[in-house]
Amino acid sequence: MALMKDEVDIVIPTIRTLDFLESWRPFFQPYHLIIVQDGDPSKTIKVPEGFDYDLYNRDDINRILGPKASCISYKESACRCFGFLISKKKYIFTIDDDCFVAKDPSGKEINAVEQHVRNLITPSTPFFFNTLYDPYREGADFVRGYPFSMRSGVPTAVSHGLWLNIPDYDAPTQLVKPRERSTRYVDAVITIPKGTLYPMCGMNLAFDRELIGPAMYFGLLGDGQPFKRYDDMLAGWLSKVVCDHLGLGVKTGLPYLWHSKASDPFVNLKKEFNGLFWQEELIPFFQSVVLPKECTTAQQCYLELAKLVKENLASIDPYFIRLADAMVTWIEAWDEFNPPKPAAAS
Ligand SMILES: O=c1ccn([C@@H]2O[C@H](COP(=O)(O)OP(=O)(O)O[C@H]3O[C@@H](CO)[C@H](O)[C@H]3O)[C@@H](O)[C@H]2O)c(=O)[nH]1
Ligand SMILES: [Mn+2]
Repeated sequence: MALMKDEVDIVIPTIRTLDFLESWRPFFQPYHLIIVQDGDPSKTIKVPEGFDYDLYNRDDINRILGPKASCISYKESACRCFGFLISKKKYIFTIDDDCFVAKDPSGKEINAVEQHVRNLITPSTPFFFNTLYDPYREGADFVRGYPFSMRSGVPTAVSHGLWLNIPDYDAPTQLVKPRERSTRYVDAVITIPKGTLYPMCGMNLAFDRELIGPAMYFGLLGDGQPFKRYDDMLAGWLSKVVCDHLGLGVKTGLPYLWHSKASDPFVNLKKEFNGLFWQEELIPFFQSVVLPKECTTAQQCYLELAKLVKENLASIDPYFIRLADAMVTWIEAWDEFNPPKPAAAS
């Protein structure tokens, strides 16, 4: 049974091959795929038979967005956010092309789409921590002392899944621990408390487009930019600030998938180099941001954040002025392709 099959698009950035889809066929076949082909658009990427998909390469992105295509990264997994923008569905699940179906401790294959949808359609508890983890899961509840006034929770905007086998380590950690593998299956889903940022990894991620889509921009990184492999981190910091301001929840934990390919740590070190230093200034900055109460939509919050980025981060590097402009272009593109729905007749 494919949960919410007409409400979910599965977005896959790829600069390699899509053979991994065979592993997901039982779970993905009922859903629509949006494949964003990065790199050389003249290269043909084969999609295995039997999947319902749209595939967009760089030529398509340029044709569809016109000048606004300047905000979509090139040669970076951030290109995936083009799929977020042109989707028409309520939910997005995005996954990397080197991620496969994992098994839970009982040996059962994990349907990551289903778990993400369950995470997204049940509330979050960012304002008061439930020590028995997600109270809305089968076999759990609010523990004694949990305020009754808070037990309805808040809408969940983001569901952040995890990975067995190759963990998402940064290059320095990968270099000193080349053989370390993620083997611990933790059967938990946890709401990330309000006021706390987190390192959002893009390889196993789902979100509610209608609640937080405009804030899930993966930035202008990659080719031609001094900032690389921090696309998902940037989107995580900014979207969490917006979620906290709008009273939306972010969950992390299940589902797991099996991450198979370790990217080259030396290549990663070069790509991540600036980010390793900049993150130590960016994180405290985003942690300190307080958005004005007049910002009541994800778009308004995001445009305010673009202003703050431009005003406060150029001292780190002039690149942040370009990033701030790209953030504005992203919102313009988002609004062009996702015009506000007319208010229901009263
Ligand atoms: O230039 C590129 C590079 C990669 N892709 C596609 O993006 C994903 C992730 O690539 P990869 O598996 O090589 O990256 P990892 O180091 O394993 O993953 C982490 O880094 C993030 C990339 O910034 C990623 O989201 C993290 O999980 C694959 O599908 C590549 O095909 C690309 O499109 N363009
Ligand atoms: Mn990978």
